[in-house]
Amino acid sequence: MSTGPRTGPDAGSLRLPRSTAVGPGRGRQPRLLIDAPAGSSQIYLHGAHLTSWVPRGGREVVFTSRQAVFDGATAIRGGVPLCLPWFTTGVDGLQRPSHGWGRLRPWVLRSVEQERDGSVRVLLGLEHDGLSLLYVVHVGHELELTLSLRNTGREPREIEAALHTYLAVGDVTAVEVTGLEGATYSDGVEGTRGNTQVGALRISGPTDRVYSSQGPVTVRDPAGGRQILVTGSNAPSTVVWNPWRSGAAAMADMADEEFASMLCVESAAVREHARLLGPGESTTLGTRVEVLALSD
Ligand SMILES: O=P(O)(O)OC[C@H]1O[C@@H](O)[C@H](O)[C@@H](O)[C@@H]1O
Repeated sequence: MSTGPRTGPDAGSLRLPRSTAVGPGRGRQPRLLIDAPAGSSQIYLHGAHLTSWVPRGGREVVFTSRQAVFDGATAIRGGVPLCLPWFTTGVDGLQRPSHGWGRLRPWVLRSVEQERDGSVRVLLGLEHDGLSLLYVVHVGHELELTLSLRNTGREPREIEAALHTYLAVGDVTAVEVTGLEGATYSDGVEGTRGNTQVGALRISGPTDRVYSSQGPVTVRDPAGGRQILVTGSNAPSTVVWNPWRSGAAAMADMADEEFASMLCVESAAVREHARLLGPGESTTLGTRVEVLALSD
């Protein structure tokens, strides 16, 4: 064990396992590096933003754009942005910035522990705008993310949240997404609501759907030679998003052709599944990501 550097405005010094280190990452932004027996990962304190996860013996599971901006102010394009306390422009359509402030603020690293099975458990925290947030990142052969939100204000709050996971895929046009069959969804591209998913979902153009389902969702990726399983926990919504070439071309922080190597599958509680939190009340939202062989 070694004593780590200061990791946030009020975190003081932390004891870090030898398999982890805090230091400057891209853009010299503070970053926790994990290289543990069960898996490796990178987490930026800006937004508590995980940008990489590689289960031991495997390949990168998380997409982060090579044009992502690491300036401590801009939301990082890729990884797992934490969208809260609203999603896109919120239930009323009036909220700014897009996806809330969770991904834009400096989080505090509270603890880092290596577990007996070689995985690492990271706890990050943030107090802001009448909310107390805790985020547990469990990095191992599987990736488990759990967000807890508590209303510390005096008024009830309506909260939306999403774990906006960008999955790395070999070829999104060949991907088959299953587990959402029969679920109702709103389609942000078509501008429709009350649709029902029939059969597997294939990505053949811009895709922006909010499903009433928490999965498990399987992304079968023949070009990547694997399947990725995403299972929500207390997550009544699943968002599936791909901007396609046209959408990526409109983003300064994503290369045009990168749309083909990513797919967002987001465990969420949004829109009609937003949560009303009374003063002092808490809620949680989680996701688990696993990699399976194509034949499983
Ligand atoms: O560009 P941003 O703010 O990171 O959002 C990306 C996308 O995130 C998705 O989750 C939303 O469903 C899309 O509507 C949105 O365009």
